[in-house]
Amino acid sequence: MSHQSELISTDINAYLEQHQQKELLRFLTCGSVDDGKSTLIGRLLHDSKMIYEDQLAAIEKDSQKSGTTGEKVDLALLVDGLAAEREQGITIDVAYRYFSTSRRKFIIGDTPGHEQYTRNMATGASTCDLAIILVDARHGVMTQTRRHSFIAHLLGIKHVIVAVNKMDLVEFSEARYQEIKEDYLEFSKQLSIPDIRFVPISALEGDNVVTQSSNMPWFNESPLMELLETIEIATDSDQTHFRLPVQYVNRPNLDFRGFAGTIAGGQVSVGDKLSVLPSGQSSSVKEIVTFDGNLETAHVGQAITLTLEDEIDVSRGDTLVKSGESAPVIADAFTTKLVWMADEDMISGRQYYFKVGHQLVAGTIAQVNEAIDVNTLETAPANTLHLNSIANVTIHLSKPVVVDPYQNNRHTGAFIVIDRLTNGTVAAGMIESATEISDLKMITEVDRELRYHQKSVTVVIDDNDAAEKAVSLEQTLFSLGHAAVIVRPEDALTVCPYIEAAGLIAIVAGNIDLPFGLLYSKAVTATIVDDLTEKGILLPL
Ligand SMILES: Nc1nc2c(ncn2[C@@H]2O[C@H](COP(=O)(O)OP(=O)(O)OP(=O)(O)O)[C@@H](O)[C@H]2O)c(=O)[nH]1
Repeated sequence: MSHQSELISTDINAYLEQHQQKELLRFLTCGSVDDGKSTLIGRLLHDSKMIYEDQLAAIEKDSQKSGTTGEKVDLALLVDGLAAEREQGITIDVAYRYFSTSRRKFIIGDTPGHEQYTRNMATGASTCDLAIILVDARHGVMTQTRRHSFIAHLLGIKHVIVAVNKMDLVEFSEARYQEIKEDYLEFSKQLSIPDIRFVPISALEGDNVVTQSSNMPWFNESPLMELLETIEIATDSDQTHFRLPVQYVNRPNLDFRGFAGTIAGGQVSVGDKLSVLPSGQSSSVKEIVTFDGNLETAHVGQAITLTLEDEIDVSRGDTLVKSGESAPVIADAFTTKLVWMADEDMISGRQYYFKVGHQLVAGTIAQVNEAIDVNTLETAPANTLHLNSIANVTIHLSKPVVVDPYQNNRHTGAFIVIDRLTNGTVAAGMIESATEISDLKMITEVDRELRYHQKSVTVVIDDNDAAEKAVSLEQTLFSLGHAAVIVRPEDALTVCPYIEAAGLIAIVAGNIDLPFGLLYSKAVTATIVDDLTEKGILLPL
């Protein structure tokens, strides 16, 4: 290899130790066909010196034969490695590449730009921290740019770098770059991606990829590689709520019984009191065993085996959480976002398997609430889902599972749908909110009334656990785009007319210990809140 570090030849152990400690960034490159993803990845590998010398010699030779770059070495040939693909001249699956610099290690997912490959992008994006969205400077923001940004956002990617490529073909024009930047910012307002950066590049020539470009002196922000090396990702995963989905129970002999898995959230220390879900039994941590020896504390992302002080029942698919911390949801019905990935259409009511972490249960997609047009982000009613459709759906499972909303935890809030006959993955889903099947009928009715008859609705809940149900109902309605206010029965007569007049749903919950007219809904707009508070109807939470 054209060595990337002096240490490799002088002290290999020191190099490996240093390499081990580096933070890992997983990122995805996406864009329309021919935007230059493969060339960019080739450039990153080349400039970070992750190419074998003989490989380089081979692509120099190939560039003359099948390259698309004339005299220059076609770096895309490094990435478009498959022979069939080379003949066709397109990338046909998600390809993963590895490289590192002195500051970080990287895994790149290269997803194809073709429309029908949305599912591949969804597969690639689910484990990524960051997405590079390539835009051809000549064409600007395209349908694919919007689609990929939406999917990246849907899958919980918090960092997006918009790389405006082929700047050499627009004479390195600052005005063109600014125009694309403004277009993108205008479109992305609807997505609320927390961190968006822009960089004008030429992947082919290397401008602003690793080093600052002298062709674009007007751009004095960080080049692409510097962004990749420095964007802060350590706090992206759930650091606070401990989750260990148990992958298997390790019992090599009678004296050892450990629960193995990868920590999906928070951290755990020896002595911590844990609960096993869904059973609710508890014990405390005796040892944290890893491949490299025992630990006092382990963090999110680490693969560990825990032993407990007490002999309690734990099996594959259970989740260990810290007692007293905010617990995940245990439920058998959910509203979720779903990306349909199969060639065959989805059939409502048909039995599929749902795999949530290590939990596998049968269930159905009971209803499509609305389909989302990824190009315009508009929603519309739908009865089925086709390849690459994205929708908000309601699922019913045959038994309760332990989950978190995807927004809180990308590991414990995601699931896949499996065809029972072919065993193929047909969809990937992100959980929005959970409930019980018995409550869903009522939610469906409320949703229908509001959506199709545009009527205000008052829902009355009069169970023993009315408070919990009211909150869960409010959250489910919120995920369907409705705003609700929870009300005590004694306030209902005075308060409900105002709530209905404001176009909100009143949830009257019996047996509920709430202050007068407690406001619960995240979807209630500020003006309505002010208005109702002024009238003394709401106490904002
Ligand atoms: N002039 C110029 N050409 C570029 C640049 N980046 C890529 N290209 C060319 O654009 C064409 C497409 O580049 P690729 O890297 O294969 O594009 P891709 O996005 O990976 O395409 P698919 O694999 O089909 O999805 C090739 O001919 C590249 O040489 C650039 O910055 N400037």
